[in-house]
Amino acid sequence: MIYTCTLNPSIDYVVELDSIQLGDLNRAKRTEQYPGGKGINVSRVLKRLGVENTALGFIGGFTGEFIREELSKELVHHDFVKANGTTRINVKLKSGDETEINGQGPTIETEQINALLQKVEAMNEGDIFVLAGSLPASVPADFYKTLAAAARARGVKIVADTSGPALKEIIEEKLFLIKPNHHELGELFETTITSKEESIAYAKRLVESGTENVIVSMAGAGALLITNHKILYANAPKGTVKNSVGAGDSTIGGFLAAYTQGKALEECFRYGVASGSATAFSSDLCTKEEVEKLLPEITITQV
Ligand SMILES: Nc1ncnc2c1ncn2[C@@H]1O[C@H](COP(=O)(O)OP(=O)(O)OP(=O)(O)O)[C@@H](O)[C@H]1O
Ligand SMILES: O=P(O)(O)OC[C@@]1(O)O[C@H](CO)[C@@H](O)[C@@H]1O
Repeated sequence: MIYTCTLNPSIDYVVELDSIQLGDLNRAKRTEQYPGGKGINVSRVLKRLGVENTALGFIGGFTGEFIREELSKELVHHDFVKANGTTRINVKLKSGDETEINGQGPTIETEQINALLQKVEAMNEGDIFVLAGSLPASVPADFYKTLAAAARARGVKIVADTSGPALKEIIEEKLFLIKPNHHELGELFETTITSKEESIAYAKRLVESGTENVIVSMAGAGALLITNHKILYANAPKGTVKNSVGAGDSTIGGFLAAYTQGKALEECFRYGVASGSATAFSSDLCTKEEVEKLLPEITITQV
């Protein structure tokens, strides 16, 4: 079973406008709301690509109810721990540029933290556990590491997609996959990455310290996959970007979908990049049809 974990889910409230004037009344052309948070996006993409999985995390209030209902409608399994407060609403403004305002999220109590740990302790060898997104302020900074260590002790493969201090903590666990974008990879090593060569050099350091697969995504400039044996580059297909929210999560969803279907590493990478780009080119997350249409446009080259 694949489990995803979103410690701080969200409703993504997408507001499309021609332009925004700060300090003025602005009227939206279109608004949408989606269940959000990085792990939840991975779960939705996996399901769309035909892979059963369970979404875990903390959820509360009327916003949490909305997320549960939407996931149930899409037949995505979920087993959230109930938070006392209200799950956040993240505002995604689209006015030519994309501007995001992410909320803080509810306070998580010790018994809720323990309840989530118990779910991890019930995982089995061969399961995959995806830890994705930011940590609510009330959760200890090393909580991802605690969850990853508990899962790894049970023979579970760990996938991480986070940034800042949480990423620094979790890479100490031997991870199956991480997918930083090149900015996040730079931040991890307290530097600025400006080239493919630099991305490769820093990703290699992660592989040397025990991470099995590192995907460095570079938005429209493609992506790199670095392992102990291979360095691969994939171009990103060309298209009109409608929504980059969830593109990185879709890369992980696509990669894991292909991996669990027994595909070779190169194909998993191709599937990941196609899924990321298919999401970037649509208003919601990618569908299977959109992903498969892009596959022939992606060339994987050995670096
Ligand atoms: N402009 C683009 N054109 C084509 N594909 C894109 C574009 N932007 C993103 N993608 C696709 O999405 C993948 C992930 O994008 P990106 O590198 O921006 O990750 P990210 O920063 O984690 O994304 P996000 O945080 O927006 O979900 C890329 O590898 C690529 O496949
Ligand atoms: O605040 P975090 O947890 O870092 O990111 C949350 C978020 O921006 O990430 C997803 C896209 O990757 C969105 O669905 C969600 O709103």
